[in-house]
Amino acid sequence: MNAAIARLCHLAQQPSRRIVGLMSGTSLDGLDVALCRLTGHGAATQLVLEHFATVPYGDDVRRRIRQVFAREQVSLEYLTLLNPWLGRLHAGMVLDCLRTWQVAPAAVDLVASHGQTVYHAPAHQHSQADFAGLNATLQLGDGDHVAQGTGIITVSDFRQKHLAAGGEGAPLATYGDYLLLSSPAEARLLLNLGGIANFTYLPRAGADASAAFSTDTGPGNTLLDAAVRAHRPGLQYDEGGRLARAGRVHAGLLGALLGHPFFAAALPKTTGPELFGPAYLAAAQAATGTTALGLEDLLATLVELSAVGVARAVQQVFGPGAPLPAVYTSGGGAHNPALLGALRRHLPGAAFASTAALGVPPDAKEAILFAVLANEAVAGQPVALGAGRQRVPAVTMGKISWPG
Ligand SMILES: Nc1ncnc2c1ncn2[C@@H]1O[C@H](COP(=O)(O)OP(=O)(O)OP(=O)(O)O)[C@@H](O)[C@H]1O
Ligand SMILES: CC(=O)N[C@H]1[C@@H]2OC[C@@H](O2)[C@@H](O)[C@@H]1O[C@H](C)C(=O)O
Repeated sequence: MNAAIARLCHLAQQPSRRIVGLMSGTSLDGLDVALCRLTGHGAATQLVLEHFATVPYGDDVRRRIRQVFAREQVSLEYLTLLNPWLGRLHAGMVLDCLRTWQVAPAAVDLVASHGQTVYHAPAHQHSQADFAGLNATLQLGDGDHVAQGTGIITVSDFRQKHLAAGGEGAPLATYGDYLLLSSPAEARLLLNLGGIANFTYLPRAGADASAAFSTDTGPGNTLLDAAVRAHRPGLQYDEGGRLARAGRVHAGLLGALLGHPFFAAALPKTTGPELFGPAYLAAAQAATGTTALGLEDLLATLVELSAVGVARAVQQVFGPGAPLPAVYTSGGGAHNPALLGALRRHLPGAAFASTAALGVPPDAKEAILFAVLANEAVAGQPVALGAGRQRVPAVTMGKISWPG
């Protein structure tokens, strides 16, 4: 037997595993690295976050990813080269983190590597007639390169199984949130404010917990960040939402942006910067004569758009004006008071807290998710979620690469 397969069988039978979860999201701010100790699997999963860091991407890394990121037309040669390059980059970043934390690679059982999403193409969003009805998504940073570079067995490319089983390849948060954060005491909304905003609805753990599901709601920070970069070269985002808080919402532009059919589409749904990018904003600005709108007013309007996107999706679940479950926020947008303020206005009556209140640091949540998914891939069973909803397949996810 291949020694790596024997090691994998051994790992799967252990009471606990030490897993490094990796996520680099749509904001391209860096690689999130979460060293986790996972005990058990399935509903019995327990997680201790031993270490966490975001290894920032430098300008050169961002520049390379942006050569292909969310672009319909790219150099195929460039894309091909970026795939192993990112795998090696991520492997090096993992080794750097382990060195800093004084953890030997041999003391880690698995790396769980999401890779870098470069294109997300759910059927409702792409316009390729040859592939009408087909959902697809592409993550780069090949797992073999991560395994070879770290010397650690690597689980990667989680989204393809979800697609193969009828999903849109996202959001995968459903599975990890359900296993880690369901509570018999309360229903919960776990709201992640990344480049794209999404939430997981967790009914009170018990008879109906299988109704848990996740959905994207629209832009989170992606349009805000793009506007800041366009108007203030050198700045990556609106620190503390200061610029947005100095602006006023332009109702006409907001209305035009909200006119996109994505906001009324049935849940669950997914999206990305392929849709919510510069062309979408430019078209709405041209249609409303707001091309010259100042940065502060533009950001105030885009903050409102993100918040209304979340509120509309929440209303689709509970109905307008219905009592809402507790909302727990995570992702970089949870650090933006302008966005949080708008969310509180649009979800009146909801109690807001950070996922830190549940023991999950808000910046680490997505990297932790992939550690949980890798744990399930080697030791777990598919869990049936999303009862009565399409596109929430019961599967375990991830492909396994071993070094040597
Ligand atoms: N202090 C802050 N003030 C305002 N905004 C902030 C702050 N910190 C982070 N952000 C926002 O959060 C973004 C990064 O969020 P995050 O890392 O959650 O995104 P991501 O994981 O890349 O996205 P996704 O979840 O869509 O893949 C930044 O680009 C910025 O817009
Ligand atoms: C295709 C893709 O990478 N989607 C990401 C993105 O970032 C946020 C949102 O859009 C979410 O759908 C997803 O990531 C999280 C981790 C998820 O799958 O749950």
